[in-house]
Amino acid sequence: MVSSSVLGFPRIGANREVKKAVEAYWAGKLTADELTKAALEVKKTSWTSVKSKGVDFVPSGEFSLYDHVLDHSAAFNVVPKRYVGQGLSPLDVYFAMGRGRQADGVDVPASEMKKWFDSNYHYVVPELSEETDFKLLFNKAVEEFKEAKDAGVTTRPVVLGPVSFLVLGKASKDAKPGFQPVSLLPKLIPVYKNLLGDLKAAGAEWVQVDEPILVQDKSATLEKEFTSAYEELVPVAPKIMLTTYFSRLDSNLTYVAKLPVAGLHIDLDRAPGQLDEVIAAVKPNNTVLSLGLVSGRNIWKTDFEAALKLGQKAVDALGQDRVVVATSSSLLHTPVTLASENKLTAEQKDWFSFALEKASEVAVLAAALSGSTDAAVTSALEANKTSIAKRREFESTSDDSVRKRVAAITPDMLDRKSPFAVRKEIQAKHLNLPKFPTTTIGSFPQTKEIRQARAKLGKGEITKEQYEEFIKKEIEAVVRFQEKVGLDLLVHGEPERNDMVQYFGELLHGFVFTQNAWVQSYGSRYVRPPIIVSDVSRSGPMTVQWSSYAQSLTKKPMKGMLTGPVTILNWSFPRADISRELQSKQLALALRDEVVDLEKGGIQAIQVDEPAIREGLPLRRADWDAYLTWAVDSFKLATAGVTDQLQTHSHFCYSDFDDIFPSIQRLDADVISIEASKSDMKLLNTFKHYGYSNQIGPGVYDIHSPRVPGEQEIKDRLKSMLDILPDSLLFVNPDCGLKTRGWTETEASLTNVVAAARWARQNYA
Ligand code: MET
Ligand SMILES: [Zn+2]
Repeated sequence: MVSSSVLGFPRIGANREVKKAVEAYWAGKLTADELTKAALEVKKTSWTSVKSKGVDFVPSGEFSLYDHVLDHSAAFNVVPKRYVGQGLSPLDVYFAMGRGRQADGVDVPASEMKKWFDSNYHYVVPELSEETDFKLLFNKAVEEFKEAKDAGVTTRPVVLGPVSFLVLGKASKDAKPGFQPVSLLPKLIPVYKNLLGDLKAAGAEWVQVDEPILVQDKSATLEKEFTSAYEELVPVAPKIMLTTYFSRLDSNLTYVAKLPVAGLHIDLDRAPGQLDEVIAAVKPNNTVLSLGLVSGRNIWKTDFEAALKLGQKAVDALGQDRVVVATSSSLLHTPVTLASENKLTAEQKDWFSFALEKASEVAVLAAALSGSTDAAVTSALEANKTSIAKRREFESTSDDSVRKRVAAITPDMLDRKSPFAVRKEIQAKHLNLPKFPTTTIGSFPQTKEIRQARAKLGKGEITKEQYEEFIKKEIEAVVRFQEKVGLDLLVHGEPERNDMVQYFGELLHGFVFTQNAWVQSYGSRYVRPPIIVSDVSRSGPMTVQWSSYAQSLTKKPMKGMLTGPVTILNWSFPRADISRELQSKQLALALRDEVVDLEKGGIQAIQVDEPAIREGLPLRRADWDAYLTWAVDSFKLATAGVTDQLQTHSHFCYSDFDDIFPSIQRLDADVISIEASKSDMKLLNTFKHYGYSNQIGPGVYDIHSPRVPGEQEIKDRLKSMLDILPDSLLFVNPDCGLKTRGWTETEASLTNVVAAARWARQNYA
């Protein structure tokens, strides 16, 4: 029989119970025991509901109160010194590592967070050094295996593999130069032996060991590490399902197929092309092959016919007992259930499949591949056929005008009329900005009042006119504030935006919004990505009224503010029937019209934010060029429709941009602003290495904390920038938008920014 499995379930609860409980605990409104109980309820619901769908391998142990990588660090005693000896309980140390802690005389910053592969999920980076003293402080995998058993569900526990754990980590500050975290593998293996041995003793038959770094180029050199690790672990562990996801094994397959593990999982959603090779490689070893046929990264119903074709191939080659149908990755990246959506139309609901529905899908596919003639299975297959046919029909009724417009894009549409050097002169005359112009990244504090007004509008408690009046007052206050502080290039403050992607999605054709489709981004922060369902177009100006109004209030130049095509795409659930490139170009054309309209509306500088351009980068370097080409082209398409005198800006934050910096140069924005103060020297080295010829504003202070940067500190940052960048190119601005900040600290901080810029004008004349 072919069996079915889910690699991981969302840990947030269908009604965001975990967020609520965790935040209540932080606020002192819930005890640790109560938090544990609330978490257990969510876990039990997940186990029993996944099982009730007929799934054979139900995951456990992947639940987390904050982050699963942090769970491993805490369990392995990978706790940086700054969190130790502060009198905190283990649970509070755990949360302090995740989010920092500033209370009762304890003041420790959070650990670094990084994006989990190419997803929008962030993990807490383990800090490692020669001194790291691995110990198994507790065994969460065993505890949750037992909890699930008590709840009547026998699970397949999930553990992050030792090699990925180390490679995802970083050298701590006290590590010796050149220290490589993966060198700690021999010290870490005994801990994994304990962990996995205990699981076996507790009665686990299988364990899922995730080694996602096997889909990245850097693992090509890790054959020795993988081989020695798994040769040691296999004899003491339950049967190991070695799990890879998000891309393909490529050349690693040669050594992975030789590891003595009992099963191998591959992602056939992202990398269906690897199936034949993998089948051939595992065939002689008796390895069970787990096929990731149901996407863990998207929300579309699985096309059963296509999935069964792939599945049948594996069954024909290996036999039913050696095949598992699985989700491609953990379902952590999908919302919990469609059952919570009351506002989608019946037609729309029929297109989608969230985590719980995906659990059913793997069960049905496995049954079908086992040759089941069960009436429930047959009717599920029939129903899927109908749904997919309807969806295809909807897709084929595409918006021809949009498709034609994309097909008619010509290379000249991507370029500004004149090169930067010419534009710079024209813009200087036109905008008349001083040297070291000061500006901000767009948003100003999103106060309670703003959120309340938006909520009231949503509930119909105020009219659209009343809401717009309110927003206008906010804009006016933001303009007056900037004039008072003395900034040079102003913004309207974005008070009308609930979110930088959702706002545009709601105004564009082609998007659908959910009520409850939350997905964890990090810790207790969840996002609700819009879903792109059809061709994207603009029905009319989206931001012009606000920007023009703001400009009408002041003599200083006003910067228009848009979210870029690649960021809108990367922070939405994209369509699966057409390429991301095509969707990005459709978005770009819609934004191009907006940019042109803004210029017509009297705006002289426009910023198109692309903070998410880095995270869409494919995991395999061989795929980078293709992505970067269309991503850069999309930005250029969106911004190049204006005259030379319009100054285009773009903004980047949240990631390391080092390795894609040449592409950022190719965007040919007149000015870029980039988060820099958190990693000062690193970014400056990048400029040194690649050079940069357009104008640039490396952030002069971190906006993620309420701390006010001193004037001297900002001057120091400017000085180190000026060591590397020509003074004629430098803009002065914060790291990112100020929406999460309060007014008091914003005023103090920006006052210091303006003072530092004035100082620079005097000293670098
Ligand atoms: C995550 S980047 C945010 C840019 C946006 N313009 C803002 O200021 O909030
Ligand atoms: Zn930003």
